[in-house]
Amino acid sequence: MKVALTIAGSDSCGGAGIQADLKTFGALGVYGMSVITAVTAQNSKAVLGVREMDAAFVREQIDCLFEDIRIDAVKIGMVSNIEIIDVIGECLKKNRAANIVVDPVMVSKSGYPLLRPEAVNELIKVLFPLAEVVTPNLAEAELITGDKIENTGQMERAAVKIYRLGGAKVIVKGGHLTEGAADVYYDGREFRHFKGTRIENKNTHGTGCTFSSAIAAFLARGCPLDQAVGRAKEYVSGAIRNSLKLGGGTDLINHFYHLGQVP
Ligand SMILES: Nc1ncnc2c1ncn2[C@@H]1O[C@H](COP(=O)(O)OP(=O)(O)OP(=O)(O)O)[C@@H](O)[C@H]1O
Ligand SMILES: Cc1ncc(CO)c(N)n1
Repeated sequence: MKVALTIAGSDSCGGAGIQADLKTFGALGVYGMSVITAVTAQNSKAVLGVREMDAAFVREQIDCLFEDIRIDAVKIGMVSNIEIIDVIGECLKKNRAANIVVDPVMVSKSGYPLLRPEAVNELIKVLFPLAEVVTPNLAEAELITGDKIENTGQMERAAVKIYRLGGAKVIVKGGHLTEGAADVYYDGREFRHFKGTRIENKNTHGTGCTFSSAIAAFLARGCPLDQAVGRAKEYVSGAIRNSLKLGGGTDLINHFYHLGQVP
């Protein structure tokens, strides 16, 4: 069986973060493992608090896995601070990790910071060069490039700028902008536009985490990156369409709708 590892934060309500990643890996037939960088107290309405893990213990978590198990892909989500970023960078290099997907998580949907502001440059400098692909949403792409993004042309320009920062391929996610929820992909030579159907009236929590971990799962299964992106987009669309209104805030993404009702 193929194996994927997520290095990310815990979301107590199970919509985003580590929990979304492990559900995605399982639903896509890949064995999932996790390294936790931070624990959030979070529900469908808000993030109420964050406790960061000690960076040395993040190292211990990563090293013990690579020492024991072959890992086919790695997804990186919330990394929180400079020390944790540096440890992740060192460990992935030392262990020659491949198929790395970096989701540069910065702020939660409810507006709570998940990355310390002083760590943004470190994330770009240390983790982007190790990545096969980076998957910023519009707000993250704006923060990384310093440019406003309001249309597809500006998404393309941002993708080129981000590609040049570390040589990783780029997907700028347009879920919040365009009617077709189109994402712009740039591989250093050409663009591709991954169109979906924008699902209206859904404000879903965990879409970005699910998308990036689905890409990692398909890479682990041996798909070429452009196919992995297309299939991940289909997967996240189904999970948004079937998302669940369990609390008083956002819908929560649903990975297992196709399994039907448990008797
Ligand atoms: N309403 C929607 N309908 C269809 N696709 C969507 C919708 N919202 C987002 N997507 C798609 O979901 C994927 C994740 O993108 P999104 O921009 O939501 O990530 P994000 O902002 O990082 O999410 P989060 O911070 O909640 O984890 C992209 O492929 C995007 O196009
Ligand atoms: C732990 C965690 N990671 C990522 C996100 C992205 O929205 C979130 N809300 N929580």
